[in-house]
Amino acid sequence: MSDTPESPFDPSPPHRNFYGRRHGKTLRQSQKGYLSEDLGDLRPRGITVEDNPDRSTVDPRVIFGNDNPVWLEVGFGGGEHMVHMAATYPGINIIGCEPYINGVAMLLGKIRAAGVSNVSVHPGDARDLMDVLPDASVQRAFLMYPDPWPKARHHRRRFVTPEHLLPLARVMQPGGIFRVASDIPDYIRQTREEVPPAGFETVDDTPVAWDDWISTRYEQKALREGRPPNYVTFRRL
Ligand SMILES: C[S@@+](CC[C@H](N)C(=O)[O-])C[C@H]1O[C@@H](n2cnc3c(N)ncnc32)[C@H](O)[C@@H]1O
Repeated sequence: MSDTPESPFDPSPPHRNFYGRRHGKTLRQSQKGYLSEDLGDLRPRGITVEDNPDRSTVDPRVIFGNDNPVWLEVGFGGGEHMVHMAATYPGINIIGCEPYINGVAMLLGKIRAAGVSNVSVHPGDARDLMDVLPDASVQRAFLMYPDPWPKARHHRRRFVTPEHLLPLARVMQPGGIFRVASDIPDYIRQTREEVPPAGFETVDDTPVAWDDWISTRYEQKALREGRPPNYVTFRRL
């Protein structure tokens, strides 16, 4: 398969603004194989507008074939954290969203290596997934090193804005946990300001990582470059 935008595995064409990258450097042959052989089975149906123009609700029990708790990772990057969580907690289901197809290919390689089966992969925008998930269907959500959008005029593109947080609050169960990690102080500032009014209370806000944490590629880069992270935990009210 090709990794050009015409590829059948390309994330859905944007029907809303997405400012990040969808493609990076040419995929390795092995990664093309993961996309062509594995993504079809791991990709949930009915998430994209093309797949589900009426935007009917998609039941996670149908996606996973069981009613285990559902966790959501937004922007899984290379997939380290998502696969680590799936392997650490085999009794949960985790859906990851990532529009960057090179990251999706990396995740699929890790899924193969770890042999985890409690995963589902939406190769696109988390907003498209949240649109169709039922109310109160997600027990935990993870936002790890989100795109920082450092310029003030771009802060509204950040995930920690009502455009993203209100749909997230709708799909989260009362008492559900939302974790955010970032090395960007101004991103943490905006997180502290914007998440609680969307329907969450702060549980923890610390430079000490969670007990079950695995460092991601972006965290490794931040640490190498001398930017210590913050780990913020919220609970859905
Ligand atoms: C800075 S990277 C961090 C990746 C990974 N979480 C890590 O810690 O290594 C942020 C990722 O979020 C993804 N992203 C940005 N907006 C998104 C959205 N609306 N839905 C899903 N993923 C998104 C980007 O494509 C990018 O891969």
